[in-house]
Amino acid sequence: MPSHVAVKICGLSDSDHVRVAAEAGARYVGFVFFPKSPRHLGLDRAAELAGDVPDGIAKVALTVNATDAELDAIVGAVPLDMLQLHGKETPERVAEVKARFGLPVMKAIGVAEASDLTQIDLYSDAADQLLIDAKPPRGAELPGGNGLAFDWRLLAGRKYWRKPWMLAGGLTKENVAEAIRLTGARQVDVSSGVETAPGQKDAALIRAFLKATKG
Ligand SMILES: O=C(O)c1ccccc1NCC(=O)[C@H](O)[C@H](O)COP(=O)(O)O
Repeated sequence: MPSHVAVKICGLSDSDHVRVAAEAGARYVGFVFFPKSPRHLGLDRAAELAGDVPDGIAKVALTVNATDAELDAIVGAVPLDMLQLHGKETPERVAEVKARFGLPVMKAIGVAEASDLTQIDLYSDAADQLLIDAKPPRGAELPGGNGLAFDWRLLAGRKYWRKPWMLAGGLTKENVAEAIRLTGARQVDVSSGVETAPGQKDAALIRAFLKATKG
């Protein structure tokens, strides 16, 4: 396994966990702005946490079908390096957000079967990065962060897309090495897999996950 897999720890809400993620080698930290989520942050809290992130680690804001006004508020209050769009944003909306806010945009693509991969090409012009995640179950409250994996074999031999991509969905310290091996991912994203309960990150799990990606 390559030693340079970049890791994003998503859904952080505690300064100690930001510090642990940074010390253990995370390259991205994610802050969730979605009120239905147990990981949702208010703007003031997110700004405080962003201030704890060392230079060189990208601060990513995760939003779901956010309006311009909502994004204005987030970008105005929180120093950020990237926007992650995790809803039903079209390629046109991705391009619009990128142009309006001047930040790189990562678009989440939900995958359950091979035909879902066609979305990757549709978004490859507009987005700077793609997050290839498990499609949420029908009726799920959250469009991501459900701790569910998809069949990684769908990505085997398909690691070269036109934009950098990140593997997500149900990754844990136990399975991430195998996921990287099967998919060839150079970047991975985790939330539930470093929690003891929804929204409750755990320092030991964060460290163990990062260690597991290093082989
Ligand atoms: O985490 C949330 O609560 C959330 C809410 C709404 C949209 C997306 C959300 N999370 C996405 C992620 O944390 C990750 O980008 C990814 O889906 C991995 O999640 P997990 O399967 O929990 O590791």
